[in-house]
Amino acid sequence: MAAALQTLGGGIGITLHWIAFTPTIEQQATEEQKKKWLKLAQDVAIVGAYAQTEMGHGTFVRGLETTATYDPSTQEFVINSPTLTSTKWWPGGLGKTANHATVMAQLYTRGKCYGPHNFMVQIRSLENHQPCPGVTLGDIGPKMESNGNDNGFARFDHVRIPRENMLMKFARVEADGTYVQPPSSKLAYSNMVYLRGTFVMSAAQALASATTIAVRYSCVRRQSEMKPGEPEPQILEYQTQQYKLFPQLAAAYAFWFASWFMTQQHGSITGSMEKGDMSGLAELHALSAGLKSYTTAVTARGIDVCRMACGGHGYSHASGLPALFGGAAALCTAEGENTVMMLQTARYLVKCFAQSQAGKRLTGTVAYLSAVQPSPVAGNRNMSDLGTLVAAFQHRAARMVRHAAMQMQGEMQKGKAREDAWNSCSVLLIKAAEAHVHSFVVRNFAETVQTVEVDESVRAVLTSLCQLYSLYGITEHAGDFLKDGYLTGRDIDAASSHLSAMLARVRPDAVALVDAFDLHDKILRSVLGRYDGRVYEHLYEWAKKSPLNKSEVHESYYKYLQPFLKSNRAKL
Ligand SMILES: CCCCC/C=C\C/C=C\C/C=C\CCC(=O)SCCNC(=O)CCNC(=O)[C@H](O)C(C)(C)COP(=O)(O)OP(=O)(O)OC[C@H]1O[C@@H](n2cnc3c(N)ncnc32)[C@H](O)[C@@H]1OP(=O)(O)O
Ligand SMILES: Cc1cc2nc3c(=O)[nH]c(=O)nc-3n(C[C@H](O)[C@H](O)[C@H](O)COP(=O)(O)OP(=O)(O)OC[C@H]3O[C@@H](n4cnc5c(N)ncnc54)[C@H](O)[C@@H]3O)c2cc1C
Repeated sequence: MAAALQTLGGGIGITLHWIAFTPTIEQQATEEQKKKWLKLAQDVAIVGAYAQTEMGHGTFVRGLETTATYDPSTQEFVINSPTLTSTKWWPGGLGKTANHATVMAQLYTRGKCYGPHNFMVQIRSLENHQPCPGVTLGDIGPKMESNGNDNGFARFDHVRIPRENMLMKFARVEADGTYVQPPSSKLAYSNMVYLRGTFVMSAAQALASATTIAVRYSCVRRQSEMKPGEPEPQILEYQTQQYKLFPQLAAAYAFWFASWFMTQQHGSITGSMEKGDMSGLAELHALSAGLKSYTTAVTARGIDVCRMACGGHGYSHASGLPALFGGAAALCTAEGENTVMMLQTARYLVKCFAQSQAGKRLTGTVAYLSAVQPSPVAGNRNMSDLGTLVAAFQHRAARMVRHAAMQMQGEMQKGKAREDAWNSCSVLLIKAAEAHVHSFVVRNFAETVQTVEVDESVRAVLTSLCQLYSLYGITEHAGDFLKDGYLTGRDIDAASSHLSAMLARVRPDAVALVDAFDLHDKILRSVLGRYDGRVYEHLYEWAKKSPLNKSEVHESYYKYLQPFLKSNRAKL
């Protein structure tokens, strides 16, 4: 059923029912409330949207304007959109599909505001799908991509819901209006942490799709002359084509492994939180925010590199690459705009750095911050050794975190308020946080290829891919590694030579590495990436189905071109 709805396309948006609405019930509803709504959602007996973002606020959740005011006389919450900018805007499925929504609203009881909380609101009749009384709904109009999804708007005009419709696993309001605090005010945000974690796998899958399309096509496409008189080579034989595609292919594997770690971390930390141990929440938030931001940004750029590497046919929707790019671009904004998310990671790093300065031993993904030597140890390094490469990335990140934090401390010592010092150092902070996430991805990639249960021939290929990913990162960000002398110019030259060698080493396994993603043609939806490689025949068939080809002479000729030509000829 869900798959059918999924493929319905135009105007039916059920993605967010699965990835946001249903998980919010799972994570924020009491056991009693789950009995009422969870099975209905899992069986698609109701269809839901996750309605948090408003026309005026998406990033700043504490600034949301929708209100939920408790009325003890009727034991109801009154949901209201007090301003135009409080209109819920963007939620997937909200426009035409969903008949329920979890609505994030400022909770008021006994005249006091307790901040954003989630409320279950029925928005359409289960009989005729008309909007419920007091609810105004609609689609927000065409977007860059994903126009099959009805991202919508909703306004609430004093809509009354039972007290029991507040999702009360963490915080609750008693019948008399008493507010009961949650263990942490940020638990209302827990579903965003979960969803950001899933974006890491979405990014990996998107980059895997794009590299599958581009690598396969680069084996079909022959172009130019590498040597006079010789047959046109596969374009994948050009080193520049390998330099475009193989780092993206390596990143797809790196992000795939990072998503494994993210999923494992989310499970274990939320498991501890169920037992009341909140100690892992801060690290989980920082890691999910940073990984979401980093992997989606690299993926969007990487998909466009793959698109360009396919020449003109890459620009056609037949390739599947423009749609992939549009989807990946959405991942950079949705579920926490990337800059804002990376700043959240930076906030955590600055805090950890201060703790390390005060003598605390750091653990988890920031442990390296206290272990890395501040003074660079220059020298001839073995730039093909994974341990050396991991250490270089950790040194770079530690140096940049330290530099950004000390810069901020310096600003504050000059008398700047903390917030002003933060803002004036935020570019340094972003770069430091990106370096931190990059070092995590490299370390996790190296640890995975060394421990994953595969036969040694596969491990050898994955190790080459990890070396390629790391060497590419070092050569692309050489300045960061050279700045304090930790790496020398000779090290960077060695890294470049090893990178060239890795491109040649990965070439024979490139098709096998993309086939290993096992992405069916129906998922790839790409003429260029077809498993059977019959690109040209299917490109022609695809073009013939273009709506413009329904008639030999298009109606626009008679309407516009013919009179225009006639009048121009008459003037000759
Ligand atoms: C290629 C194929 C793809 C196909 C897909 C195509 C299309 C679909 C794409 C996308 C759609 C799918 C899903 C999208 C769904 C959505 O977008 S839902 C809406 C998402 N919205 C957000 O993510 C909002 C982002 N903003 C926030 O999370 C917060 O406002 C903030 C930025 C984090 C700031 O919060 P604030 O309360 O002001 O906190 P502050 O910065 O002041 O920090 C205070 C402390 O709180 C800690 N903290 C913040 N958030 C969390 C959290 N989630 N968990 C735990 N802790 C948190 C923070 O670290 C601070 O701690 P300190 O100890 O004080 O430092
Ligand atoms: C395809 C798609 C699907 C979506 N689906 C949903 C959904 O189902 N449910 C839902 O509730 N929402 C959804 N959204 C909305 C999405 O969550 C928000 O758009 C996102 O959180 C970004 O918030 P914003 O639009 O307010 O951006 P803004 O924050 O206005 O971003 C604009 C600029 O301001 C900058 N900025 C903002 N705050 C800061 C800061 N503190 N420091 C530095 N710079 C800052 C940003 O970096 C950015 O450059 C969806 C969005 C898209 C594109």
